[in-house]
Amino acid sequence: MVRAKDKILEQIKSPADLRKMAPEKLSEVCDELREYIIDEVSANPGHLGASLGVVELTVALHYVYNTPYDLLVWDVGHQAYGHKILTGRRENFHTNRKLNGISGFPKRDESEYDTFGVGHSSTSISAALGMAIAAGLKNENDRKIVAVIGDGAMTGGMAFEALNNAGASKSDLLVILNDNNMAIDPNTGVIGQYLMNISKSGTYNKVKKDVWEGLGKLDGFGKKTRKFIQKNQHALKNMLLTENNLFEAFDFRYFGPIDGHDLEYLTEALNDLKDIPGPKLLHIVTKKGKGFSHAEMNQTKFHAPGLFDKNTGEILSCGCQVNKAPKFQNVFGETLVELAEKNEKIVGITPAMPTGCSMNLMLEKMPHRAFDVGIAEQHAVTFSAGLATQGIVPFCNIYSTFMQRAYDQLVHDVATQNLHVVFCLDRGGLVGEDGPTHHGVFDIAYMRAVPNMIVSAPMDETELRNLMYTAQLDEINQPFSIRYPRGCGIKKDWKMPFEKIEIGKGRQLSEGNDVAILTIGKTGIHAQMAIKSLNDKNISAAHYDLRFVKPLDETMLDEIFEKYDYILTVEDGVIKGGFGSAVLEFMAEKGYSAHVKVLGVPDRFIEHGTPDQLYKICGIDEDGIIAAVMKMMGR
Ligand SMILES: Cc1ncc(C[n+]2csc(CCOP(=O)(O)OP(=O)(O)O)c2C)c(N)n1
Ligand SMILES: CC(=O)[C@@H](O)[C@H](O)COP(=O)(O)O
Ligand SMILES: [Mg+2]
Repeated sequence: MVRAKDKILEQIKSPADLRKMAPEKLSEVCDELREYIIDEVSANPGHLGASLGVVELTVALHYVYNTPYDLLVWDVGHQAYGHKILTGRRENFHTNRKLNGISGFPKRDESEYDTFGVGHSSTSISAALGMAIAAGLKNENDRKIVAVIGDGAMTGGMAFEALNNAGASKSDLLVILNDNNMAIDPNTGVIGQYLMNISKSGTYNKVKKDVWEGLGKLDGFGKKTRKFIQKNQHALKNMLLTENNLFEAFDFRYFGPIDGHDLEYLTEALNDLKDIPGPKLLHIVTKKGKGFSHAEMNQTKFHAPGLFDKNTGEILSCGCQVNKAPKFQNVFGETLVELAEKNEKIVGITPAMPTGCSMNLMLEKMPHRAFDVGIAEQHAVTFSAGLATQGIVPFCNIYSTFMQRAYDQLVHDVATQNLHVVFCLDRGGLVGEDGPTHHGVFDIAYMRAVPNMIVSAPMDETELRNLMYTAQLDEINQPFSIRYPRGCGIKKDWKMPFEKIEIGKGRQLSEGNDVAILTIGKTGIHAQMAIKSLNDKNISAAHYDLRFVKPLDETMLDEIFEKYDYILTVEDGVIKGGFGSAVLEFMAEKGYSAHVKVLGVPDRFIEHGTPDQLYKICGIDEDGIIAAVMKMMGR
């Protein structure tokens, strides 16, 4: 899109153009960049607040560093819109997150400036350290490596594993800690408080001033003096500090905190830091949503607001809410509170997604029984395991894709000890515009591989509610997983009295003679639509919603294999090892023969697009089911 108001942005086809500009021009670049992001994201939804908060940092980094030779690694990548716009993707930015458009996250095959593919948090320091070590091995000693990580991502254990390794390695690496005191929701735990304390500490600020002023004067010194001061800077800091610095303890040189919106200071600091060897951390303080008052005031909502009116800040609700069907996450959130009111053993755990999964409802109502543990999926699972050993019933809600982080904890800490933890996997299936890093398509396969685990997926809101009710009953004494999709369901009247669901019991939703369609989860809705159309084509299809992938309803499957020659399975998860595989294994074990077709997510990564577009690509929408049945039956 060419816009008259992008006078300066127009001239920046790549960071090399930016670097030709006079320093005085940079604040204009920031203004235009900010406006561009707001304009575009208001019309084409995506992540907003994080990118607005790092506009100055983004400009300063590409100005000071020789990208793409120097390597910038963004953590999570939801803050990289400015980076994309400055690195040759401005004209394509209107395709952000759309099918065949650019990705909402840095992606290696999209641009040479995207050094590392991201989406999940807390990976940047590890990846950057790998790059720094590689640069050393390849004798590229002039290459600079910078990781940008948020205060939220810093709560992830992996970031600390990386600091530990990087400090010891003495590699030349700069970590920029972008501290806005927010994750999606307010950041939790002591790290946020610690960073706040440093920012306010008089001692630190004095040290900072002394060190920066010392460095500022270095230009005037000869090389020897410069080296001496740099070498002794660490000692100088230690001498002045009356308190320990966490990052210094990891053998990083700590600089900051500095105002991350002060462009001049930021560029100066980055330039200075280029000359300082070894692992170093620059702590910058920014405001999430900077420059758009609505986003500054309501940082959680404007993390990824959906469509909004850029003039009034009004967030326009999604279509399904207009139709009054609830989001699955809200069914979870409301039901959890209802159950917890009845069963005092229930607690809720979320790793930094209270608003995303609607556990904020329980956090508000029962703050002592709901825990936001930070971006710490592994900890969330083992913490739940610990609670379960003491007779507490934890509802541990983790997005399907982020649960991948905690697989060993699931196996080793929960399942081997057969602990009664209820896993609620939100965003199961194809999530849409966030793309391959976020699709929750592996959980059916990875959950069913784990002994002791009950694996279930509701087709609609009432089923979710009843599965949650069933999962917390005293008679359950093993781990229980319930996965459900992103977005809205179909039932306005979902809040029915609780009903227990028999474990491993499927349900037949429609009768038919020619073919049996077996579904799990939301794909049952697609099947119901397909069955109506198949009827019009004189194909009579029965529909079975299995509800459980493990244990499978073997009685129901016996009946199905005895009655039907044509059987179709449908799931919104990977076909390798998922629900269809379970049905095929059953068939082989029992010695049945039938034409079985497995529909699901094929064995490749599915890109971003709307969920409906992606269902079509995978052949698991209404049309895909119809086509598969017709083909199977030779019609
Ligand atoms: C492993 C993992 N868990 C959860 C998320 C969801 N998530 C995306 S951004 C975010 C908050 C990140 O906070 P921070 O790093 O401080 O960045 P900010 O948005 O404040 O710029 C969370 C929890 C994720 N991307 N990856
Ligand atoms: C970047 C990230 O991981 C989150 O912001 C994620 O995009 C949230 O997804 P939902 O919009 O489904 O909550
Ligand atoms: Mg933050």
